[in-house]
Amino acid sequence: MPSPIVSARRAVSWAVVGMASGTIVTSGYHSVHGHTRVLAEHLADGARLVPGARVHLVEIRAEDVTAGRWHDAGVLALLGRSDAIVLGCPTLMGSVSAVFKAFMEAAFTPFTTQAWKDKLAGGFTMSASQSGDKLAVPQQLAVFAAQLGMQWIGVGDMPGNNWSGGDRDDVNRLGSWLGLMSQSHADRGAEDAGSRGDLVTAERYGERIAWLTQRWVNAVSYETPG
Ligand SMILES: Cc1cc2nc3c(=O)[nH]c(=O)nc-3n(C[C@H](O)[C@H](O)[C@H](O)COP(=O)(O)O)c2cc1C
Repeated sequence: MPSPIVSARRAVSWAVVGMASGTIVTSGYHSVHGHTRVLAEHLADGARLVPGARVHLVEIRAEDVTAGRWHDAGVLALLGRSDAIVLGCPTLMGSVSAVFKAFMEAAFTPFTTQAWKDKLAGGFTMSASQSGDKLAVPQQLAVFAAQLGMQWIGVGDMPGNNWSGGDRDDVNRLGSWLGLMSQSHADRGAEDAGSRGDLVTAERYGERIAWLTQRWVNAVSYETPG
């Protein structure tokens, strides 16, 4: 439950957003076995809490990669119309997944034209190990966003599960700020993706990105709740 202070702040912001035009927040994600998809869905749910935000979730699909090249004109057009782009994929061999890398390389055209310049950006990843070298993924995504001229948004939550009373269900239990990190047990299906805390962190990150997009595009007053 949000604190009364947060609720009050939201009520004020809602009034302002009512006068502002909408924003488009799109998350493009790749998932092999569905765990990353669950994270993406919770992130989108959080973004949808923000009035005026039209939220799209698009899957970057292996079927759209031919001879190492990804192409989906519809997805690229949607990203071109978006105010914020949130990028996500599983950590595979300590890196972004191959399919997602093919998608990133397909952004060479908006790179050359800088058509995505000053959109907002964020990123997330899922892996099996607690670390699993997954920091490499938000680093790769943030560099990608920088090359495209986008402005990167990190996670705004303090770390959880870093003290004797900590718990797997804590918010930001993996203590990641560059991007959202989650972990799923390797022997469990997508129905057990992440932890409760990871999914809440995804919702909070999605909401933060959508609010900051309102602030960026419509000059709506917003501060991330503490
Ligand atoms: C080829 C391969 C490489 C992987 N590499 C890593 C890794 O480097 N670090 C890690 O923690 N997990 C690794 N994993 C585990 C996946 O990140 C994990 O299963 C994740 O939940 C998959 O997400 P998805 O269901 O969205 O595809 C790897 C899995 C596969 C199949």
